[in-house]
Amino acid sequence: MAARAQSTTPVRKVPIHLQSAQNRLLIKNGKVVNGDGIQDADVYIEEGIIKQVGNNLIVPGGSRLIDARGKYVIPGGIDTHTHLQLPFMGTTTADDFYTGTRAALAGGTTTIIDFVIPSKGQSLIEAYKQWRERADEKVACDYALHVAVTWWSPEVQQEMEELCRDHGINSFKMFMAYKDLWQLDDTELFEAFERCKQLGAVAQVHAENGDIIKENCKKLLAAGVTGPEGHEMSRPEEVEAEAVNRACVLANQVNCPLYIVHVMSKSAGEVVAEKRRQGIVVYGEPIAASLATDGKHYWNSCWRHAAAHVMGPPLRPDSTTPDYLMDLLANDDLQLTGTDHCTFSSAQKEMGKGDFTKIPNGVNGVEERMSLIWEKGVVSGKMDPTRFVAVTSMNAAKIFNMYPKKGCIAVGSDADIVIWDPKLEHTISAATHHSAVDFNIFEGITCRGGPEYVIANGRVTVDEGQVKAVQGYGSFIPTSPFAPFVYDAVTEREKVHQLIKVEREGRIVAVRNTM
Ligand SMILES: C[C@@H](CNC(N)=O)C(=O)O
Ligand SMILES: [Zn+2]
Ligand SMILES: [Zn+2]
Ligand SMILES: [Zn+2]
Repeated sequence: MAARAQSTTPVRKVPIHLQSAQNRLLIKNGKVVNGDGIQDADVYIEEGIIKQVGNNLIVPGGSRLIDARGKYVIPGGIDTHTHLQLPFMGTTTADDFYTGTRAALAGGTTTIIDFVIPSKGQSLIEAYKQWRERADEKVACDYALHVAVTWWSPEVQQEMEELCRDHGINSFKMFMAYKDLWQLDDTELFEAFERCKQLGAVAQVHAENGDIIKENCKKLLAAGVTGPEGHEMSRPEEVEAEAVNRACVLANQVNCPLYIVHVMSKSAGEVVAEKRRQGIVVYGEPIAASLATDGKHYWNSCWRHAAAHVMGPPLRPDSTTPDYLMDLLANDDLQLTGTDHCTFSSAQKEMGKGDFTKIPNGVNGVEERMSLIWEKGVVSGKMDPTRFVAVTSMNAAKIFNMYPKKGCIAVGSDADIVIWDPKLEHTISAATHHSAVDFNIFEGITCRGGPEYVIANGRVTVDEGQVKAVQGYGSFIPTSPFAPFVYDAVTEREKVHQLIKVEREGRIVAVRNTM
C-alpha cells in the first residue's frame, strides 16, 4: 500500500471577529451525499473539522444551527483546473487568487488546484515559489498546485523530485501544444512520463497536436481568416483526439498514470473511454465549458462575443458535444471535472483583433461548474446526486491524494461542506457573477440547483446565498505522491510489464561473408 496523504493541517488565518462565532456548527435534517452513498444524517463541526455524522447527536451548547431540511449536504467542490493571476500571451488573467477563489466559493467549490507554469528555461522550483507568493496571502479557499513541465533537462528531472519530496506536488502537466512556448516533443514526453512514474506523480497533458496547429494558423492567416472562427478551424477535434491517443500510447509504454485535462470533444472523450476499456490508467477531465456550451459562438457576428469563447482546445461547433460528454461523465468513461478558469476581459481579448492567434486563450467557469453539472447532469436524469459528488469532488480528492481529508463528509475530514438546494433557481450573468471578468460564456443559462450555504474549513463563507469570502483565509494543501487510488492500479499492471529477455541454447556461430 503506498503512502497515504500526509498533508499536515495548516494553521488557519481566521480574523478575530470570526473565530468564536464560527467554530461550532450543527447541520440538521439534511441528506448527506458522498460519492458512494446517501444518508439522512446530521453533521457536527468544530474547529474546522467534522467531528460527528449521525442522528440524535449530543453537541455542546452555543453551536450555530443550520436547518438543511429538503436540502443535500455535500462535500465542497474541488476544481482541478484553474489559472488565476496567470501571465499569458502578453497579459495577466483578469481573476487573481482572491477574486477567483471568491467566485469558487460562491458556486460551492471549496478547493481549487491551480498551475505553476514556468517559462521555458526557468527553474520549476523558482516558479513554484513565485506562485506560492502570489497565492498564499490572497486565496479565500484552500488550494493545491500542479506544476507544468514546459522544457526538459536533467535539472528539470531533479527539480521534479524535489517538488514531490519537499513541496507537496504530486502532478505535472506537459503541453503537446503551444509550440515554441511550452510544447514538448514525443521523446521528452516519454521521459517526463517515466519520471512521473518513478516519483509516484500523475502525468497530465494538454493534448493537442501543436505542430499541426502552427501550420494551420499560417494557412488561415494567409487566406485572410483572422477572426475567432480561425481559432477553431486551426485545431479541429481530430487534432485533439490524435494527441489524446498519442499521449495514451506513450503513457502506456511506460505504465505511467495519465490525466487528460480539458477534454473538449466527443472524439477525445471516446479515445479516453476506449483506452480505459483496454485497461490503461487514464483519467479524463471535461470542463464546465465543454459540458455546457459549444463552439458555434466562434461564428457569432459580434467579434467580442466570439473572442470571449476562445480557449485551447477550442469549444466544438458540434452542438451535441456537451450532452455527449455529460453521458460519458455520468457512466465513468470520464471521471471528474474542472473549469480551466482563465479569464481575460474584452479589452484583453482585443489584443487579437485582426489576428486570432493573439487572442488570449481562456474562459470562465469556476463559479458556474457545480450548478451547470447539476442542471445538465442531475436534473436531466443522466446522473444521481452520488455521481454528482464523485465528479465534482470525491474523484479529484482520490486522484490527487487529498482523500478523505477532502472530497467526503466523514468524521475527521475537513469541514468543507455545501448545503445544496435542488430548488434554488439562478440565471447566470456577468452582471451578477463574482469573477472580475466582464463576460460570462454561460450568460443567460438558468440552472435549477445551487448552494445555499458554503462552509470552508468550518467557516460559513456563503450564508443563505450571501458571499462572505475572506482574503487570505485559504491555505496551501500539500499533496503526497503515490496516491493509492492511482498507484495501486499501476502497481498491479507493473507485474505484467516486465522486460524479460529470451535465454537461448548454444553459442551463436559466426557466418563468414561468402560474397
Ligand atoms: C493556458 C491554459 C489556459 N488556456 C486555455 N486552456 O485556453 C491551458 O492551456 O490550459
Ligand atoms: Zn491546457
Ligand atoms: Zn455580442
Ligand atoms: Zn488550463
